[in-house]
Amino acid sequence: MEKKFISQIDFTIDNISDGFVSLDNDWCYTFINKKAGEFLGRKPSSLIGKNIWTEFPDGVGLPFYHAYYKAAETQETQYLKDYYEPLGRWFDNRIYPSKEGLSIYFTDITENKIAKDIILQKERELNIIYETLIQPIFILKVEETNQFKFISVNNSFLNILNISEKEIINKSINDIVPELSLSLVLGKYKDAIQSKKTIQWEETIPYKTGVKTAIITISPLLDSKENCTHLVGIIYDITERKKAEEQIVKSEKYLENIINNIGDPIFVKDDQSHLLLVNDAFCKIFKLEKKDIIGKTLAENVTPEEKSIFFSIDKQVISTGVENINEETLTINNEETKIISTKKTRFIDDNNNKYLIGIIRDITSRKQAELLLQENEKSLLEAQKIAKIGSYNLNLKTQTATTSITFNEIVGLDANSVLTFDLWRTITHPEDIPNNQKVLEKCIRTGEKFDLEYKIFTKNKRELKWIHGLGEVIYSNGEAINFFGTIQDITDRKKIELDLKYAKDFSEGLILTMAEGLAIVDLKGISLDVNKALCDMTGFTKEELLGIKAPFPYWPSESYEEINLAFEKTIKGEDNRFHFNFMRKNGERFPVSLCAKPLKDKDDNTVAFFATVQDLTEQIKAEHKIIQANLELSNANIELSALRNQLEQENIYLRNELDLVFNYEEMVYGSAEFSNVLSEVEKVALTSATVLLLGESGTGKELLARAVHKISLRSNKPLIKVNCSAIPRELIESELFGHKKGSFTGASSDKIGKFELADGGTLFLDEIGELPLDMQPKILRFLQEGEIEVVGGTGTRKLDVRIIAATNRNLKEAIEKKQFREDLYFRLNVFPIVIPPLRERIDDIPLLVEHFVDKFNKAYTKNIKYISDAAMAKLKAYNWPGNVRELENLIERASILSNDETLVIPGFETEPQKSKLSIKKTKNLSLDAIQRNHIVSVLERCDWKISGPNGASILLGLKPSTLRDKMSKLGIKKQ
Ligand SMILES: Nc1ncnc2c1ncn2[C@@H]1O[C@H](COP(=O)(O)OP(=O)(O)OP(=O)(O)O)[C@@H](O)[C@H]1O
Repeated sequence: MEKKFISQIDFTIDNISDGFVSLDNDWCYTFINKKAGEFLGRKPSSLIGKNIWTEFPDGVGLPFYHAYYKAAETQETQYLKDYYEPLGRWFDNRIYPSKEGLSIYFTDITENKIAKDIILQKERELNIIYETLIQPIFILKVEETNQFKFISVNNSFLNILNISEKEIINKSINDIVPELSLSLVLGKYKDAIQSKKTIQWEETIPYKTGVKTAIITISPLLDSKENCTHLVGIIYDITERKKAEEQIVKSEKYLENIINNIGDPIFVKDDQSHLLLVNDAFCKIFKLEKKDIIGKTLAENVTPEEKSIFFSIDKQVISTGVENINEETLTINNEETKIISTKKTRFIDDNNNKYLIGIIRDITSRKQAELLLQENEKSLLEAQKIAKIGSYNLNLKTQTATTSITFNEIVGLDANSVLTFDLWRTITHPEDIPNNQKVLEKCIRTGEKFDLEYKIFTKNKRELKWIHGLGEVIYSNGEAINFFGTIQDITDRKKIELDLKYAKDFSEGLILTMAEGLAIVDLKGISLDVNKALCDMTGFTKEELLGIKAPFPYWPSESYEEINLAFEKTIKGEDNRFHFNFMRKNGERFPVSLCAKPLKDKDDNTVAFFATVQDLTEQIKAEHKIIQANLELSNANIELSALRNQLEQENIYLRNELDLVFNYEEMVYGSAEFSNVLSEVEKVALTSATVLLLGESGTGKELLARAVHKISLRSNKPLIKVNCSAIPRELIESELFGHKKGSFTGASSDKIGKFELADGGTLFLDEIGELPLDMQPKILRFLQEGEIEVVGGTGTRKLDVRIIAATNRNLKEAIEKKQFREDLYFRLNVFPIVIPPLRERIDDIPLLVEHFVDKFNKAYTKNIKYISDAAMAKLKAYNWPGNVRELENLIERASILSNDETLVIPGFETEPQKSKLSIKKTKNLSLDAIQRNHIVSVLERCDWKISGPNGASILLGLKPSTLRDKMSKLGIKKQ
């Protein structure tokens, strides 16, 4: 062999995992590989050439020695598996002899050995189990030919199947298993082999004692390549268990059958409320499947409250054993809520296990019906209460009735009193008893229902109520037994009906008699109503104006915009009083004042407009006239004052006469003082301010009060005069403010006071200084608040009255003497007018004399024309404590006494009359006449020359054209 190969072999041997040594015939080492060195615990080089027995005298045990020698002697290969003490390990030795010596291989088999020993031990143990097991066990060898051969069975197998080992060991399954079962058995074996899993099946097996049902379990045994080499089979006899099971199934079925046939839902729970059993009825009412709830508590399916209720009851019954019947609700899976009555009882079995047995009754519909009934009853009662409908059921035999609460309330019965026929009669209004009786009898006779309205006096308060009664008779076997009826309190409705009628009549009357025009227009602009006044005003008939749509025929087209704007403002509540022109049927435009108001329904929605229309034609005409007259008068005044200046010397009365331009009826004056008074009067008259007239008695305060009223805007309303000093103290309040009937002894009827009479107009409180102190606050109150309190009345009344007060007393002194309230004085003293005494305005005297002479000439059919200068001078010089009244009285007396044309004034005629003053001369007091006379006299003086240097127009201070106008107006022609 080539050296190269030798070294390669050496290397290989050196590195193999087995130990290798070679010995020569002298038992000396010739080669030791690495592994052998490791096993022996020596360096290989240290052993080469050394004798094995000297080197390891103790280590090599007897079996080695024998084996080595045997190999050397016999030259045959020796095998030895032995334990090598020094290393504590097992070695498998293979000893090959040759001529040169021995080659020894040794493999460490310690691990294998241990494993094998364990297996052996296990096998022994298994064998014991195998043999001692009651269950028959068999082991089959799986042959390649798909044959299964019994290679081992245990004693039990032999015993039970009554077979000897000989009869079965090494026999094929085909020979043992009966034909019938063979294919099944083979199929199962194959399954086990393929799936490498244990397979079980049930089979009948002919035991020694007879045929038995058994479960056969087959487990595959796999080799290292996972191939199934053996099958281990165990046979379990389950005959008895089967029987027992069948018995249980049978009895359970029986029980189940019974339970399921019970209509009421039944359940059995364990002590933790888990459902163990439920019947079909249970599943049905809760719409549940048995399989979904068995073993569960139902807690997941119901509401938390319901859960806590049934849990606590379950617990209580389980622990106490006291039966429980409870009504509860169950809402399964959020579906319909069931109301159930559940009876729960406890059952304890032989093993002391506690169970809960429940029987349920579904009372949902009953409960619902009950609730419905309750609801109905409640709502019926409620409805009765709201509609004020009471009901009664009268037993015709006993003549007593059961009545509802509302009935008792309406009739005023207390809860304990029983309604009887007699009682009903005492309650019913006597007027209505006969008719009610008649209707009731007819109702009983004919079976007809009745429906009538009548009045009652309530039992408790004898309060009058209107009743609407409905009723019918209930018969049993043709006999009227009960009378059932309802009553409704319709008093409010009746009252409203009556009130409505009254209100309707009233408003119709009002509309008809209203002087102002009236139109009602809905939101669409349709005319809903007009009154006669509007028709008269516009000249259209009611038929022409009703139901038509705006613009209405009395709206002139030029006013459309303004009228629409007015309605808009009314809707917005910005304004409600407007002025524009309307048009009459004949096309004539006329000014109107329109006051519009929205008409609202009960919810405050505007549904229509209500407009009152006032024709201002006459008023405006009058205003124009006044303006015109004022204008003319002021022109005349200017002219006349010029004349007056010039002619002062000629006629001392002229100025006085000229002042008459401010004359008021029956009032004459000639003095500048009185003229001033009148201009004050004019200033204040048009306002509503309180006026206080101060002046001595007889100075003309009342006349002036009348003048104020007359030229005020209230002139078409009354002026009421109260003389405060003339009314007895105790009557003054009722005189002023009115009183209610019975408010004091003697007040036999209502009396309207002066204030109320003067509403809208003026109240003249003459002699206010004499007003009793206790009355003064009441007047003050009116002046402050504009309201009065009627004696014996309730509440106050607002009035629109202008006050003019007059007094001849010095009020300031009265205040100091505490006879007059200062606060009232301040309120009255808003616009004081002081009327000077006659002695301080002597310029009035001649005119007053003339005025009174004229008055009494008429009254006493006299023709007095003159008064002597001396008498006049005396009259002027007199101090006139009684003022104008005294003068008037004096002239009256004088007129009566005077028998010729000259006025003889007693006491004033001391000297014979030298010159006579012509009363007539100045008698014509008309402005035109005075102007006429004056202009004529100037014209005469100028020789009827109107214009130019010496013309009358210059003397008169007038333009020639104005003079001409005046002359033609006054009818002045050259004489
Ligand atoms: N300027 C006048 N022109 C015509 N008559 C007059 C004038 N002033 C007063 N009289 C007359 O004098 C009388 C007294 O006037 P009146 O009653 O108005 O005075 P008085 O101040 O109210 O008196 P008393 O304070 O006494 O009530 C009346 O008849 C009235 O007509």
